[in-house]
Amino acid sequence: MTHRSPIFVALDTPEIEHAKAIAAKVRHHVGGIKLGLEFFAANGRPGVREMAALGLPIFLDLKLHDIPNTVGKAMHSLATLEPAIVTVHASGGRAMMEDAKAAAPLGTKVVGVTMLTSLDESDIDAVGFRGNAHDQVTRLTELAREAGLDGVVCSGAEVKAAKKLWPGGFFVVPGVRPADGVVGDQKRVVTPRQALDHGASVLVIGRPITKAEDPDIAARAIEATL
Ligand SMILES: O=C(O)c1cc(=O)[nH]c(=O)n1[C@@H]1O[C@H](COP(=O)(O)O)[C@@H](O)[C@H]1O
Repeated sequence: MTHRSPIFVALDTPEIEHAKAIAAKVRHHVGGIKLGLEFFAANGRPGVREMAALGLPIFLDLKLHDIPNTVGKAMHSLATLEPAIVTVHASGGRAMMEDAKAAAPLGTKVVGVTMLTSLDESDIDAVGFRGNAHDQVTRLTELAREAGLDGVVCSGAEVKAAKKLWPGGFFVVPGVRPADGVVGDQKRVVTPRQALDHGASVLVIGRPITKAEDPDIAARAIEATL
């Protein structure tokens, strides 16, 4: 099979058996699985290894954000898991991103989270960032590129501008909802099709698949729109 789906399903649960059950249901309609803080806090490295044994690429979304030494050492400890993708917060700064990339295995893409898709303009203002979401994403995309990362995480509303700045970059887009989907805590939302059209390399999709009555049918339906 040459075609690999751009969808990484976000298995946001502390229950490893639940994560495995969903992964087993959707495995033919997704390109990989994303494990985040919720899963990692409960199941740690052994849990990641168990999920990797299912045979799909692993996106380890730990959004590292600390001083360069700490992030570099944390990445060094994660390296033996050989994830396909790992996240750090781009706002941790250039030196932090450089140390993260230096400590990652060669085959791992290190991507910088720019501006969480759960933030809108008023949240951005409240935390004291300069400019709007678009300004923030483009500035942090430049910084991630200069630091030698592989790409960034941003919403589908900014991915076109980010890709223009960095044509060779790898773009992860969460906050993706089918046209009739429940938005929940996400704020900067686009459809899977729009995200791909605007340049996403990977779509992160969680609840529209994992909370569906039948996750396999939901994943198939989304794939059919791509
Ligand atoms: O890094 C991420 O994956 C991420 C960045 C971001 O800005 N927004 C965002 O929602 N995510 C993750 O993407 C997933 C979205 O899940 P759903 O909203 O359920 O589709 C969650 O696992 C989030 O942790």
